[in-house]
Amino acid sequence: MEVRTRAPGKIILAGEHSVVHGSAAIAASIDLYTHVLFRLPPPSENHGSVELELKDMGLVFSWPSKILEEAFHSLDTLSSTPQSCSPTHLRLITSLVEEKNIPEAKIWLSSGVCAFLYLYTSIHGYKPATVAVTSELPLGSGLGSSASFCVSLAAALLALTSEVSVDDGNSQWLTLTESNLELVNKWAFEGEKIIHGKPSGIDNTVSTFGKVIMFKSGELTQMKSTMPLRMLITNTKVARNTKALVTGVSERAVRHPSAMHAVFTAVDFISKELAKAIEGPAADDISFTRREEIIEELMEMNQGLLQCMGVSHASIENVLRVTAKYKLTSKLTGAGGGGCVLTLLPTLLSNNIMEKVVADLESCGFQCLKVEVGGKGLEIYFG
Ligand SMILES: Nc1ncnc2c1ncn2[C@@H]1O[C@H](COP(=O)(O)OP(=O)(O)O)[C@@H](O)[C@H]1O
Ligand SMILES: C[C@@](O)(CCOP(=O)(O)O)CC(=O)O
Ligand SMILES: [Mg+2]
Repeated sequence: MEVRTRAPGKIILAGEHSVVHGSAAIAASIDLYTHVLFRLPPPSENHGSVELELKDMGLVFSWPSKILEEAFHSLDTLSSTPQSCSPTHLRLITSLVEEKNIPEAKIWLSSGVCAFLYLYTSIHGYKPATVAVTSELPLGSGLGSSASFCVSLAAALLALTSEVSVDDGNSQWLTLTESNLELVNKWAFEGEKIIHGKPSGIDNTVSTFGKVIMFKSGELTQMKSTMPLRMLITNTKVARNTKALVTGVSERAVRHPSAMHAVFTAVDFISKELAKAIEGPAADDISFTRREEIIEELMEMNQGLLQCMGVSHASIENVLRVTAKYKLTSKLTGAGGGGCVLTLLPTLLSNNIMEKVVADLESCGFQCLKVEVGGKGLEIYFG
């Protein structure tokens, strides 16, 4: 028996970091996915272990079911409702992951492997199975790979453990019903907590539900974009870690509470104004152009405030300088500190200019990604 799931990555148009402190933020799914294949072995092939294959990394981890059962025997790990990982559970998981001696160059994967063991033992218990993961997203670059990993994993585990219902559809890839999506989203948030420490929940929510969303204090509002949102994503390829960056901003907020409160409040207004520009009445090219100018100004203001939070980086500033030569506006997306930068591509931008910008950015060693914005969320396929 097997099931496949895929969950998209995301871009944050405005409000990263501030959203952790209660401000509004705007995010959209992108058409780059994490894929999970969850397979229960037939009795003849039962290897008696829980296996995690990280295909892109060339890594396989395996824990005999008996070892997991012994390690967790004092805890009631299985739970039908999403709950936070207790410190004892996390300690046990961490030592099971440490025993695997992940190579130093890939040690940043440990938090993802811990999140896997948490979701697995909480949703599916210790029964043997194989979980294979592949991702089209650059990992640790601000495009929400951690959230799409947790969403696709939670959905696959729930699909073969309990009954999930799907919306009718003609394609092989199906959408879960609203209540099942909510359940997956809550479990994915618990996985994100293990990877990020203190996530706002925006990444797992947009990965689960897709489209363009506004997110504030845990509440999702689906947005109706009435204009094309064309974005170029530039990956600076500078590695960074969301958990460390989120902690850094929180520490700055403790040192300068009033100043940082004002910064977070300003971002809240920026996100709300951006929402108005995106949802404004559909009209002709002239008014698209005007709305794009508003979005560009808001992106510029948001980037300035992200710099103020201490999460920009020389490589990000470099992308900003290159795109400014072509009168294009950019801002970092996700946690910053390197990672990815967004550039708005106005509707009237010629292909010729667009090709020049991409060539210029790539000559600096950056990688450009062209993506569709605001598409599907989590989907499932019963093979
Ligand atoms: N496909 C994957 N396989 C294993 N771990 C993953 C995968 N995708 C994400 N992760 C985990 O998420 C971490 C990256 O998350 P994060 O720092 O939040 O950056 P982002 O979410 O922007 O990609 C990785 O270090 C890893 O622990
Ligand atoms: C910085 C933050 O706003 C977004 C982090 O996104 P990413 O993990 O860098 O893709 C944190 C959060 O909202 O949980
Ligand atoms: Mg993340």
